[in-house]
Amino acid sequence: MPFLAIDRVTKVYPTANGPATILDGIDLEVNEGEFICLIGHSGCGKSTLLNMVSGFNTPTSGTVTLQDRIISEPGPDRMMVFQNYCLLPWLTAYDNIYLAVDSVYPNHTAAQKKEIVREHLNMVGLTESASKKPGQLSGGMKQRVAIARALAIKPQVLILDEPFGALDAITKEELQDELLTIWSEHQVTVLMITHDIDEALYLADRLVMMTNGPAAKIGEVLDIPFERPRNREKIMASNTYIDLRNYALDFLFNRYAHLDD
Ligand SMILES: Nc1ncnc2c1ncn2[C@@H]1O[C@H](COP(=O)(O)OP(=O)(O)OP(=O)(O)O)[C@@H](O)[C@H]1O
Repeated sequence: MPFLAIDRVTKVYPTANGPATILDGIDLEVNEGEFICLIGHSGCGKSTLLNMVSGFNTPTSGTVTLQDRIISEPGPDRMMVFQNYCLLPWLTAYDNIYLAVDSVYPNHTAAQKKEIVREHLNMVGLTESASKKPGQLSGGMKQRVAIARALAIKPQVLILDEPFGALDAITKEELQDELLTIWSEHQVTVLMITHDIDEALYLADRLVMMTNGPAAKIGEVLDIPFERPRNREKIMASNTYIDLRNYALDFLFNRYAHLDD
């Protein structure tokens, strides 16, 4: 059995003009510990698909199964991180993480919960900023808190919806490297939406490329063969990288060009 299976998933939303099919027959099997990136034009249904893995949304038909259990609601085994951080602005970095740990592990002792929070703040290099509130943190630091908060719950699947989309290029590269380190140490399965082909090629084991909506499907899945740990300069200088990049660009901007682009 696959670790995570998206099986013939279709999503139809009711609209003023009648039912709108957003996703049409999505099949994907993900192995435990895999790093999957999802790419596709705006509005094709990437968030809708990952929201069905998180359980915030449900398929109109088909199933999403995690280790034999059909997903029908959110749970701490699947944590999401969003582009806009979603931190509580009146709480410190420490308390944002503590609140999440406390709600998922109410029976842990206070000492255990504090230790989990400290460990995860340390993991993202924010021990010194534990007492700062989101308004006192940079975008990169806020996203580090959001990632630490998600991982402090010890999820099996980490779902990232364009997590680095709002960050500058240098911070983005730093966080990509941190994410790869965290991913390999935590051995968590990652599903990540991105609009950045270079980011996807650097991070992913496989790149899932979606066709345009309405009724979007998975067009192709690219295997990314670069050895790990990954070396950005070496990868970007390789012919394989150039070929994969061109292939993905051709998919997005020729074969499935968006009318608005
Ligand atoms: N609750 C809803 N009711 C009706 N239509 C919806 C609803 N939620 C999303 N949609 C539509 O479904 C389509 C897919 O939306 P979704 O947010 O999944 O796309 P996306 O690929 O993640 O887009 P982006 O890259 O811009 O974030 C869009 O046309 C959107 O308008």
